[in-house]
Amino acid sequence: MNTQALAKVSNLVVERGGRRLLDQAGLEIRPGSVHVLVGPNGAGKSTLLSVMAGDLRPSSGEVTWCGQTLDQWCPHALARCRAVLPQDTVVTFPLTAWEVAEMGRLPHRTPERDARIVREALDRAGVWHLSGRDYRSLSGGERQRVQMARVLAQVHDTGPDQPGLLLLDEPTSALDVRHQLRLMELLRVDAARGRTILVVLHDLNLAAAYADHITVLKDGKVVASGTPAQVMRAETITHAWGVECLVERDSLTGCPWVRMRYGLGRATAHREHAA
Ligand SMILES: Nc1ncnc2c1ncn2[C@@H]1O[C@H](COP(=O)(O)OP(=O)(O)OP(=O)(O)O)[C@@H](O)[C@H]1O
Repeated sequence: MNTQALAKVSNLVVERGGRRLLDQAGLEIRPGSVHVLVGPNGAGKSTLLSVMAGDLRPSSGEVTWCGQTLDQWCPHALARCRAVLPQDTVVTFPLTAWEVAEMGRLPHRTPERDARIVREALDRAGVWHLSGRDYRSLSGGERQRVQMARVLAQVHDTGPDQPGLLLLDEPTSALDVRHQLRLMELLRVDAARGRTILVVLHDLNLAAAYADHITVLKDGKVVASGTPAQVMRAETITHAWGVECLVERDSLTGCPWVRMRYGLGRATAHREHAA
């Protein structure tokens, strides 16, 4: 595997409304790897993704992709190799699922290939059967998978020889457990095809099972970064999230397995008494 970072974030500071949202944050993502960003609500994960996407200018620090800062990239060239899945995407026009996924091909304009690529992307995201449906009529999970199809269509032409970057902000938040697993498997396949993937997750066990590398953000700062075994430690989790947990090893996969210490709260204690 190529060990040289293709996406690099150095000393990022973002200040808004007198608050420091990112404080000297940095990370490096190797090509062909799934890098998971975790952290409590408000830690700055989406802010970091927005800066990496080129949608938000940092107060200081820089983001490089393939050795060039985002400012040095031609926006059109960047759009052909970097796709972003935001947390929320509002579509107010009466577009079909197909038309939403097809938007991923806008930077390419290769009409002779686009239909095949959009179809493949919808199929991989498990929403081909919804192609003709009005996007606004879809369920939350179905919409999220159509957005994923848009991202896949956008980076379709990337691979080992043509670097591609996926920036995904909580792509599993609306998915049922089967579709969460399908999506994470899909990301592993894309990583094996040479794509560079940064994905924000809240599910620590999903992160531990599928990540090559995990970065923990808290109050805008990176507080831990490394392999799942290095990062998924009880003291790190307690420090970052303020919850008690045990970290075991999954006997099937060998991955860290985080068990939350449920039942320590007052309401649960009360329920046990009542029983
Ligand atoms: N324009 C802004 N002005 C002031 N504060 C902001 C602005 N945008 C975001 N924030 C704050 O910055 C912090 C980081 O927000 P961000 O959306 O990056 O967090 P997050 O880690 O993605 O959280 P979540 O897990 O809830 O999605 C939050 O406290 C948020 O309220």
